[in-house]
Amino acid sequence: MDEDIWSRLAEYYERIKDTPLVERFARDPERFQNFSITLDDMLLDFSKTSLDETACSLLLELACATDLENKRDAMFNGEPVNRTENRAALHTALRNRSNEPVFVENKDVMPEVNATLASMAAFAEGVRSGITSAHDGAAFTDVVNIGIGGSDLGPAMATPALAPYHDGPRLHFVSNADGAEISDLLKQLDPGRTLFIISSKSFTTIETMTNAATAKKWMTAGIGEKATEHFAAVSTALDKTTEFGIAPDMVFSFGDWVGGRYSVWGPIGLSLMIAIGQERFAEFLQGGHDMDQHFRSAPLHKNIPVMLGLVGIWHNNICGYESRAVLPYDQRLARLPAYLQQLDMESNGKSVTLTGDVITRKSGPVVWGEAGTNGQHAFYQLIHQGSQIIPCEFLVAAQSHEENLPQHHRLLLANCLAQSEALMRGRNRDEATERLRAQGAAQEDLDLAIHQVFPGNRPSTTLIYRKLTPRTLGRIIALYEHRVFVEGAIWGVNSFDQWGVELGKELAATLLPLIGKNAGYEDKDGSTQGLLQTISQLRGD
Ligand SMILES: O=P(O)(O)OC[C@H]1O[C@](O)(CO)[C@@H](O)[C@@H]1O
Repeated sequence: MDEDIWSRLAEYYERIKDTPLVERFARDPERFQNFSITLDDMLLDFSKTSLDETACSLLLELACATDLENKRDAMFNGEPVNRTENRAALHTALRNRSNEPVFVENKDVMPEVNATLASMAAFAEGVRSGITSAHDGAAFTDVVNIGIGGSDLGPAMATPALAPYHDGPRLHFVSNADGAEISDLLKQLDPGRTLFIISSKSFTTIETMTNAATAKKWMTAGIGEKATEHFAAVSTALDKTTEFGIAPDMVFSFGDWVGGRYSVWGPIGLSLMIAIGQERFAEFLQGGHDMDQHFRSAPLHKNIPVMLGLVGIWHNNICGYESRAVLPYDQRLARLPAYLQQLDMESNGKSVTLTGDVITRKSGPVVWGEAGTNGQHAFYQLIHQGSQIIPCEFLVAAQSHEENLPQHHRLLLANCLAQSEALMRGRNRDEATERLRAQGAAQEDLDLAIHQVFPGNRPSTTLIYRKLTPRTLGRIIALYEHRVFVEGAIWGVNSFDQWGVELGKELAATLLPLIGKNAGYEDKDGSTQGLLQTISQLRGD
């Protein structure tokens, strides 16, 4: 049955694809109202895409045929939707502000969630007030989160996003195996005033463990035997945190039903909570919960994550656009594209369905982006005039936090709206020629007009929110989580595993002992052998 809907979508697209977006607006004065959805002070506008009523109906039919609503309910109800790892995916329980019971294998997880949140809050507020202090009783001035992927990107993205609320100690993030990152940071820090949070669900991730060992050595050199008093951990592997020397009351745990890239809502968000305080963190959770309730209860055609997911399916599978750009006109969301790359590409970058069948169509697209307006002066050339079409996803706040700089925010808003307008309407050759003439160009220079043509008819969505508060950020992140879920459910993939990261990790382990050696790698391919030899020569090993 789904195949039939996919075919009807493809056929329908062939019929409508040449209708310019501007013409759609001319035909339907209510197009903006008809193709936008509001949730309180947030609005998703998808009217600047080629979706029309028929396309939306077909996509909604597809969502129903692929059992989207039952899959959604199964996730919220704690069923083992992550079937390849036989686990639930219950990040929504971490932000379940209704406190209604959520069962995993017949056990309500909410008491555990609330207890963990309370112990995080006690610790975070202790660090903020100085009650939880350094070895000599002084307050910590700097907190370093060491983690990678989902144990880094959430708080590393959210902390600058919520900078106006940051009134706790300074926060730093170390993730890369490259010693340059930790080395450059440690030079700025005083071990006597620094707290490390080692964030690793598994507590085996090589990058994190290597950075943690370096931090411990540095701390021991700085303050001696009390070094481990300056370490906390966030992990599910309590035996390993103990082995590292971290006291059990400095360890914050969570269930294996929270996936790494969905974990900012719980203890992985501890560094964020230290930065903004427990009350603001609770508002952030409330924002996530707001979006959960909307996702669970709004009719599909008025459901922001559902419609954003269907826009994604339309662009990827029907229009054939292979990437999408996330363009926050919000400097504090500069790390959002990186965050969404993991969320989206680790979740839906799959080629096999949950039932083990090879997917016959494209799954997760390439996700990339940059904060506006910087992107305008870098890659927007290609977005406007390049030979491939890249759906753009703009995000912008109506109000800024910089009330003393209103001219900046007006400029930012004007630029954001100008880009989606330019992408849609473009400029034809006649218009370009007229423009040159109006600028006083000589007749022989009018040929330049061809370079100033913009094809237009390029799709974009815009997410507008009142202001980037903790609650709004929570809504934005949960929106994207559910969008990824919607797309994954339609493709039939497991959006909660990540087997694709394993092979590289395994091979790195086999290569590690070969670095700096001149032999012993005869079983490797020619390129890898050649590279190992060159490394040896260049290092002088
Ligand atoms: O928290 P851990 O176990 O250190 O894992 C970190 C990251 O590594 C991955 O497993 C693979 O990149 C991610 O899914 C995860 O967020």
